Amino acid sequence: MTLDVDIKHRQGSFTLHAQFHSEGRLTALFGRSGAGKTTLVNAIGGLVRPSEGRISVNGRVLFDAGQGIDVPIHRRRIGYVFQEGRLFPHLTARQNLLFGRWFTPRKDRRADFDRMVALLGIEHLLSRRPPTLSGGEKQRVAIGRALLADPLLLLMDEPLASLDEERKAEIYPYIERLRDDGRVPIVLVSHSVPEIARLATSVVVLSEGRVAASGQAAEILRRSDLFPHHDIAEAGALLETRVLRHEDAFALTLLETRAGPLTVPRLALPAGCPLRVRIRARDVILSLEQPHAMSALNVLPCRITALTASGGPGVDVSLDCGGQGLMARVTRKSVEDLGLAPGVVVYAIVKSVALDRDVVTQAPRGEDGP
Ligand SMILES: Nc1ncnc2c1ncn2[C@@H]1O[C@H](COP(=O)(O)OP(=O)(O)OP(=O)(O)O)[C@@H](O)[C@H]1O
Repeated sequence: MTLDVDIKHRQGSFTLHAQFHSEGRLTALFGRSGAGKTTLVNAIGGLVRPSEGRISVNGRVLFDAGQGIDVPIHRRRIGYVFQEGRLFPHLTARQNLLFGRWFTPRKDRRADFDRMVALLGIEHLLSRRPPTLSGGEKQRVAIGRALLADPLLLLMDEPLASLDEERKAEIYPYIERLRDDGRVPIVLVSHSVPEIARLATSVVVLSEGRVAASGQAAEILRRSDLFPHHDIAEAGALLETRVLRHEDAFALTLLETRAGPLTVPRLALPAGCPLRVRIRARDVILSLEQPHAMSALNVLPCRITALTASGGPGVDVSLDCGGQGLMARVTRKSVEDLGLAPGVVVYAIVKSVALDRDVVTQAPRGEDGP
């Protein structure tokens, strides 16, 4: 899918001037509160009318101020999932799901009810009413309702924000399935770096109404300069990997990466399974010599490509490990003491336990390992 946005919109003292092109199956809109994410999503959905510009999805123009095109909301064929599900409380889950269909012309109805229900794992909920469902179950029904209207694009505005970590973890696999199913491209608003690292194929970073950066998830996530201060610790590299083999005696799994083998806690996945691993810059230690007699299992030889001062005591060290980018966050003092500079060969040390289920996730289809 392609999503092209180039719009200006003023509301009160705030101006949104967003310009980007995305080809991702799941494009995440990231930015701090008030950056303009909801305004942008509303403009794509037709709830907000920009003062200037153009929006098109797969070449289909939804809005073009210059040409006087402004496709009405119900003809845009865009699904919307809000933070709170907004289901009809007096209807059953099945009736809520079918409600989505009524607005789609008969000739455009392609989504298969049973298939969607199975994909979202909500078969057993169909006769229940929303007040009896958990937050996560409601959101799955809300996603199903949006998809059964056969949208050409699904907008999700922080759909998991009101859920606790456990409920979120329950829904991620369903969003991953939708993403990899590839039938409907998704635009997801998210505040959470781990969520983006898990789900996104592309990321657009908004800052004060402007696009600070946009591109492939891996490329954006290693740029700590793009993240608000409290999120910097989450910045790091996304590695495309594959399960190599298991070491059952130690409850460990070996992954194959371009940077070399990585050991992680045992995964219940078969050999060959493609994965994404996020290695946070704060979980990487650098050594000038190859360490031995040490408990950390992951030691990756690499070359420093750049040093970026991050303000305060920290410095981000960009590394090239056999063609795989990696990041380490060290102190300015370590940079001086160790003589770290571009071109210097170092060993990156990553503790296996830092690579837990939060950072080892299913790779989007198409990202097929190293
Ligand atoms: N109807 C409105 N009139 C005037 N200003 C508005 C209106 N709606 C939103 N704003 C302002 O526009 C800016 C962007 O708001 P928006 O809701 O798009 O941000 P956001 O990135 O989605 O924030 P959050 O993450 O908190 O939801 C904010 O400064 C907000 O106060």
